[in-house]
Amino acid sequence: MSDRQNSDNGKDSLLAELSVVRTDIDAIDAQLLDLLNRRARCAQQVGEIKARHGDAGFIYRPEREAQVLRRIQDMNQGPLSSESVTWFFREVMSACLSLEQPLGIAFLGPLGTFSESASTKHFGHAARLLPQASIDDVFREVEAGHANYGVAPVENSTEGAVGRTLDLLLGTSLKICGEVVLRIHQHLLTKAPSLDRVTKVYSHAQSLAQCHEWLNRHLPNVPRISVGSNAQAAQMAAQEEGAAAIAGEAAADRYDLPRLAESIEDEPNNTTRFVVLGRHDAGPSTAGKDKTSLIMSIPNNTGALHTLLVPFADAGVSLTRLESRPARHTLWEYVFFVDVDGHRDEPRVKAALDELARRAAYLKVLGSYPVAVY
Ligand SMILES: O=C(O)C(=O)C[C@]1(C(=O)O)C=C[C@@H](O)C=C1
Repeated sequence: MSDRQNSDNGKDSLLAELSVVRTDIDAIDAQLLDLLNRRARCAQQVGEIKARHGDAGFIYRPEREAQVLRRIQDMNQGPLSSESVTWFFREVMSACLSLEQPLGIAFLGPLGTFSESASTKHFGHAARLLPQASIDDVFREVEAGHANYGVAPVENSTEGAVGRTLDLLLGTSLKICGEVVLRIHQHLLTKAPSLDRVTKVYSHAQSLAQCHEWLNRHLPNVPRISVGSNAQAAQMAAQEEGAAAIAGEAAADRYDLPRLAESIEDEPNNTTRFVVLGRHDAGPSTAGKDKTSLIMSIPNNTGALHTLLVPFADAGVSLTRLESRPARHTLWEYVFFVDVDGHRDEPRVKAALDELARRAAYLKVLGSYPVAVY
């Protein structure tokens, strides 16, 4: 047999084998499509029921979404990773929810920021993105009802608390109804073909700081220019020859910039936590998987903070975060931002909050919500 005949036979048997499996895939896709649309019709029914019961303002249910995702993760036997199935089902719920009510999400823009990635990670691609010029505008847009929800950065594992968000939480009527935890990977984005052709690096000051050691090692003599956001840096790098930006994946995609170096952050576990702001908080999701955020204050006497912490210890409620911040008014010197394990409807959390209300000069419960699922 000639070489050509051999290769034709090989190709035929490849196609024959592939065709058997592809027939299976086609049949499964048809079933998936049918199931997805059946699921979407259920979500529409849920929307109708909520409307009939006067609950139409609260279509988005963070606690239910967390339950769905955790259940999927528990049931998943692979080979798809937990991350992949979580992503997929989040998108399914996002598409289903958009049939009930399309959501507008305010976040710190421009497009291409980590806040955009956090918003999409939490609400999926069916949500309408509403980039804002400042964190203040994120709060304002939700308070005014121009956006359904807002996403604001609250702390970074290397940089610490985002002070502006904490200050705004103090004055807002909004509730925290969810959280998003995002691993921050910084990339060097540029059209330059190699590092020795990079003449300047743009980025937000925080990102330059997060990649300080990498820059010292790889681009020691290249000027670092701080700009308003990573996305703006990417926008500029896309237009200037030799310019590079340090920014994330969303900016790379948005401004079509190649990644010359990936994950250049000095701290390998660099993570930012965002809060989801709405006009309602969330119901309880799964026992042991909810959190409550609050702000408390007391005049600054000896043992004052201890007085505020005792109710949690007595009720067996553990604190997962305690952040102090200067009070903006003169009455108290400091306010404390506290996250505790548990939903405020749980008896032990309720007992701690009742006792705290008796002891604190100021107490504001910002909301109870499911711990981020990822
Ligand atoms: O169960 C609900 O309340 C729904 O609206 C359905 C659904 C879903 O697709 O599973 C959609 C949106 C909500 O945020 C939660 C869940």
